[in-house]
Amino acid sequence: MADFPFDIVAFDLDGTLLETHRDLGTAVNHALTLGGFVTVPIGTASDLIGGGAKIMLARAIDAQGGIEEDRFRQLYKAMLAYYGEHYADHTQPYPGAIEALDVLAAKGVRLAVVTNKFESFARGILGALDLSGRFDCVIGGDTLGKGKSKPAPDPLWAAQEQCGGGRMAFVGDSSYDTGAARAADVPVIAAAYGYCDKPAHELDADAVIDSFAGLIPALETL
Ligand SMILES: O=C(O)COP(=O)(O)O
Ligand SMILES: [Mg+2]
Repeated sequence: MADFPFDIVAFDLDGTLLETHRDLGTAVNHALTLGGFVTVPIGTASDLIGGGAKIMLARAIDAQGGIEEDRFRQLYKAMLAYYGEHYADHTQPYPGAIEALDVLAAKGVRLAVVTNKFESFARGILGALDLSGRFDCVIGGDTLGKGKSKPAPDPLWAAQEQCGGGRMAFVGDSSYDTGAARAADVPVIAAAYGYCDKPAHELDADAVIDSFAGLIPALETL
């Protein structure tokens, strides 16, 4: 792979590889309705995504005054159960994602997913979309235990190790991703088309892409 600067490329899932906000937003709204809260417009659900499912629901409920912990736990469980049944209803890869994965695979680059979703959901969605075989490893928000999800560096290091080591780059859409990459000392590309919690150029990434068409050139110039 003398002509390509990376042995491994790791991808965030929600807002980077996959457009997931419709299914996530519907699951949040399912829980909000059960709890007697007002639902969020699906188009704005992307503002809640990044820190994992629990933070996503907590943000939606806190915006409406909050709730006591026991009731939150019930609604959170209901949301997860609903999402587990509907996580691939509308979820799809971003335009150009598959083509970019094909190009990387043809170069012999190993591919990883590093997400704050539960690993079981991530694997289920990748399976439903027929993408599982493309990735050498999948690290979820719960894979390594408490305090070891993004923005901690551990999931990126775990992916690097599980992919057999070598030079790795990460592609993500939020400050959880760039924070993890900085902490892990891994070069990072920000996906401006995703669910960015800040404007992409403020995410402290080494490069910003507007679509998957920009990915390979960005990796080549990192
Ligand atoms: O589900 C979330 O909130 C975050 O998931 P991601 O790490 O794949 O963006
Ligand atoms: Mg994301």
